[in-house]
Amino acid sequence: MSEQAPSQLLPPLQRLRVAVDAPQHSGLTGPLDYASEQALAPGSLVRVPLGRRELLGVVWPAAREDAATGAEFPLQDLRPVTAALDALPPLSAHWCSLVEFAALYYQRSVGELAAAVLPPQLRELEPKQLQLRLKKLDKLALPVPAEPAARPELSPAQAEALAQLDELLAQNGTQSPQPLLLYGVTGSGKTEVYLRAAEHALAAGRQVLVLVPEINLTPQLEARFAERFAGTAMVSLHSGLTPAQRLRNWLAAHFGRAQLVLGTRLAVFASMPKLGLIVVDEEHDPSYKQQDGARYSARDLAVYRAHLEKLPVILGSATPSLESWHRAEEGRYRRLSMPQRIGGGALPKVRLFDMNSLPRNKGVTTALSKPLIEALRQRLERGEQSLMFLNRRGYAPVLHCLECGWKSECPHCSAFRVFHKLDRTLRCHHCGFTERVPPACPGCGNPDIAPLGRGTEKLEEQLAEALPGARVARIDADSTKLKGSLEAQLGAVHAGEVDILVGTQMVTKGHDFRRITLVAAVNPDGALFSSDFRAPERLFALLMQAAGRAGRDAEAAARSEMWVQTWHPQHALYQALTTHDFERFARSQLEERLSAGLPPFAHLALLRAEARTAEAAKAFLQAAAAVAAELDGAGQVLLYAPVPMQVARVANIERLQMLVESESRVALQRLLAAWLPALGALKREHKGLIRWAVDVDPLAI
Ligand SMILES: Nc1ncnc2c1ncn2[C@@H]1O[C@H](COP(=O)(O)OP(=O)(O)OP(=O)(O)O)[C@@H](O)[C@H]1O
Ligand SMILES: [Zn+2]
Repeated sequence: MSEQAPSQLLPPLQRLRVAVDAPQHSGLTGPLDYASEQALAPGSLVRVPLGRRELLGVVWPAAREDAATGAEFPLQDLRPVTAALDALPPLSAHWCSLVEFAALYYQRSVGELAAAVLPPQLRELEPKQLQLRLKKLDKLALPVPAEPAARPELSPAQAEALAQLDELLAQNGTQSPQPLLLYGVTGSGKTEVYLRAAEHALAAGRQVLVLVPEINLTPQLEARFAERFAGTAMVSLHSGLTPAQRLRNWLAAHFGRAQLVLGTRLAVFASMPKLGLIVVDEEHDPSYKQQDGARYSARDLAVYRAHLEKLPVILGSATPSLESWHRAEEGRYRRLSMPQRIGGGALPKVRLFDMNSLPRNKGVTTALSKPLIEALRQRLERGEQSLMFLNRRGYAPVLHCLECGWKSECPHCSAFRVFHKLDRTLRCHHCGFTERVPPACPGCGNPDIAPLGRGTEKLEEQLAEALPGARVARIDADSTKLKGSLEAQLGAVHAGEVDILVGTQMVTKGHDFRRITLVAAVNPDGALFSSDFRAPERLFALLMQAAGRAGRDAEAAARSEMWVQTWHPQHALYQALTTHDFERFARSQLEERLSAGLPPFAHLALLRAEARTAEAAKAFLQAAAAVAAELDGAGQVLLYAPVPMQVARVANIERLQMLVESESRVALQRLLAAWLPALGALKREHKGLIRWAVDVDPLAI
């Protein structure tokens, strides 16, 4: 609704609400009012002045009636919109609703979130520059219609999953369908279901959004989509693109020219006017959670978006998150099971190797047990591949002095610096601080300083020693720094140029290796005793995924094995692993969560504080707790005492956190909404505090 402008000869002014990225501490959270001579539809992109700057903003739909409205400035006092980017069609009402929901839920301002999820270049472009970009987009060649790619005949389970999906696709837009949880063991052909589902949605003239945890880790998946949809306009959206590529791809989706968008978590906010289907691959993967700024869960937002736009969403995994599993148990999600591998091959036989049975020499056990070496040798002789999984890069996690006990601590963090033998450095994996390895112990001058423990570099070296002639390769964050090197290294594995692959969790995710018949987890015990209640869930998923890389070729499945070297072979987690029994594991974890009052039976948020001293951070959190206690009159929310984070100090900053818990999501949300605005003011009283942040539904505790 527009008010009448004072009688002038100019066109009447209109009042516009514009979502703009106002800094949080200014206390401005909702959209701001501006004046415009031009009537602009909600969702239109504009440039507006804020203070001395000019920013990108989105014309926001009218406020809901219940939203608090502050005193309104008279129209003639409002600052005018500087420019409208009217070459772009407005963002949809659905898009605005999604952003508004996410902002409310994750406790950010609408303008901040909108700015954060739009392509960065859009923020900088003048309308003229934008028009040039759009012209280029016009010239973008449409893919040549290709011969339909060869498709395999579906397995009965795949056909059943697809039939259920078709039923939902047929109702597109009429009612919100139940989310589908595609629970299929590794190698059951989930990707083929995504491909067919996408085909069907595209055939109905709709756009398809496929979310993946980390595009760069699974070039194979992108290749499979590209191959199948050779005649379809497909774009990717992820943070590895250049700003220009990201804008171009985003625009292609926004104009409906890209029919298929394959992207990482940020793509959940892609503007897709004809969206008809969302796929979330490996829905349990922690990388769907954004870890800074607006800490949203793309998986959860995908479910919300599908609900909002009344379209089907498929959440796929061999090891669903316990949240999703629980919802399926409750009947809120529809579960589709694919319990068999394609071709009927068995899952690898899991062997727990008891490390206690190894002879100890001087308290140091050999890293690789003899039977494991033997199993590796067998694979070598048969020309099969093995994968050694160790989630720790570098040569050794610590360097120490046998004389005085000196250890390679990071001077800036509460962590050890990792010894990297290849370039003889000590590197902190938290702050990046790197130094040459000292020639002698900095503590006592003893020249004998020795590595303690083992990382992937050392494992690679030990394997080469134990199995001369074997072609050993290593894939981890260090070996894949150069662009294209991961693809090249994976290519070598697929081509059979590698006998033994050593790697971190990078190699366990989603790869369709055809020749691996042995996977070994060398030292996974660490996570068993973590203080984070999600550690067992993550470890189990990781080991199941790792096991899933073996025996993917039905012919070799019977002789494929997963070895776990452990000091705790009786642990319930490993026992469930030996039978590939995700359901049993999930049941026991959910029982524990229920009795401990943890998610999904309770709702959590974390308030984090960072300061030069632990005292300053703690004082802030305690003061914040006092405010919260006052706000939460009904006592529905539980506040825990502030505790240091797992790595308490990083780059000389002390980090503490305080857990906030409630059985009621609504009560927690209500408290956060009232509490956080007060924290801005509180921060000003706590001079030592560097920053604070809230994480709703935190993943790592
Ligand atoms: N119906 C089918 N007929 C023949 N081969 C198939 C069929 N469906 C899938 N495949 C093949 O089976 C292999 C495993 O499928 P896919 O990679 O989709 O499994 P997945 O369930 O996604 O596994 P993971 O969870 O381990 O990623 C692939 O090589 C794929 O090409
Ligand atoms: Zn450090």
